[in-house]
Amino acid sequence: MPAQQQHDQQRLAHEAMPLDEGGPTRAPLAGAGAGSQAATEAAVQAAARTGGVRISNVSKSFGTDESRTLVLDGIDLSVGMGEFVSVIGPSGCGKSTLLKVIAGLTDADGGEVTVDGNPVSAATKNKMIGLVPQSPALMPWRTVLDNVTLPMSVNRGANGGRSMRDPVELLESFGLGHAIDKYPAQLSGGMQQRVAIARAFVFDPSVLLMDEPFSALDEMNRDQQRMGLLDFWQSNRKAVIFITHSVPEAIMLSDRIVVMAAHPGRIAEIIDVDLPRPRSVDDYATDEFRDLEGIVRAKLRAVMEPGAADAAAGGTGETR
Ligand SMILES: Nc1ncnc2c1ncn2[C@@H]1O[C@H](COP(=O)(O)OP(=O)(O)OP(=O)(O)O)[C@@H](O)[C@H]1O
Repeated sequence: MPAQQQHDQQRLAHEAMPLDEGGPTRAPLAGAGAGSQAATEAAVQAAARTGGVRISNVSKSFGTDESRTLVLDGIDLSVGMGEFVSVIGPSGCGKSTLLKVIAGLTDADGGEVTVDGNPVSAATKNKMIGLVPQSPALMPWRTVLDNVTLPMSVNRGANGGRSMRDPVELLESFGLGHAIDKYPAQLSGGMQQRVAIARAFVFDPSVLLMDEPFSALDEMNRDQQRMGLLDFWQSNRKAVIFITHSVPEAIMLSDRIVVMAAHPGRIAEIIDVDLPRPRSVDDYATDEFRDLEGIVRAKLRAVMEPGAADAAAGGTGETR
């Protein structure tokens, strides 16, 4: 195999490498074969219950037998189909580790993760999970189009029969139609990150995992990218789990915000973002947005400085 192709395959190994070669393990539909209306209805309801991402009692520790550190402790979270959930919390609370467990890049010590009812091993094998890392990780010697089509060539025939997106159309949707023949070094940081997001959509995944994708960008660029993502997601609703350190970003994008506490990492609060959609940059200035900012910041202060909760949240320590 030519060296470049080998390198590409290694870089994308996580996309290609199922943890379990056991084949698709989609739960059988209730009543399949019975042919009755009731059985069909039961199947539809069962599918609805298992859709999206389900994280049940997940724990993870690092270290040796002599000295282990518990990093995730009993994480329970469901993210429905088409729901946008952000995860925010102090540095080191385990946000990236949680994303890696969901993506099948690291094994949990205990608990279970399913994607549309499938265990992670089957979900990764069938390309049901799209991952956008913190840095775009583009191949500098490949054009924008070749970077986006790379998962297709590396994983040819390994998508469990899922439909694939037209890469040129995808790039056009992200405002990159003019850049398909350019190389990553010829693009701004924001454009590079958009290429990485477009690449994650190639297999039309059920769930999109995003680990601080805009953190390296300046504030203006960052705002532009997050509104672009929001526009695209509005018409391509996926279950999204989005890690961020920015409270306004979490509010602008999300249906719910998960606030994590550290040592060990656990879910401290889940806050509903009941702002209407579609959203725009004008929303930053509304009273509702600012109220939510206050609530999320108070909860963050509470998990970072236990004891400050009551003062920060007006005496109750409550969020909503
Ligand atoms: N492979 C590993 N081996 C040992 N410890 C690890 C490993 N990966 C993560 N950790 C530890 O697990 C803890 C959680 O790390 P993680 O990167 O998930 O946190 P985070 O919340 O994403 O942090 P940040 O916000 O700074 O990115 C940290 O203490 C980290 O040092």
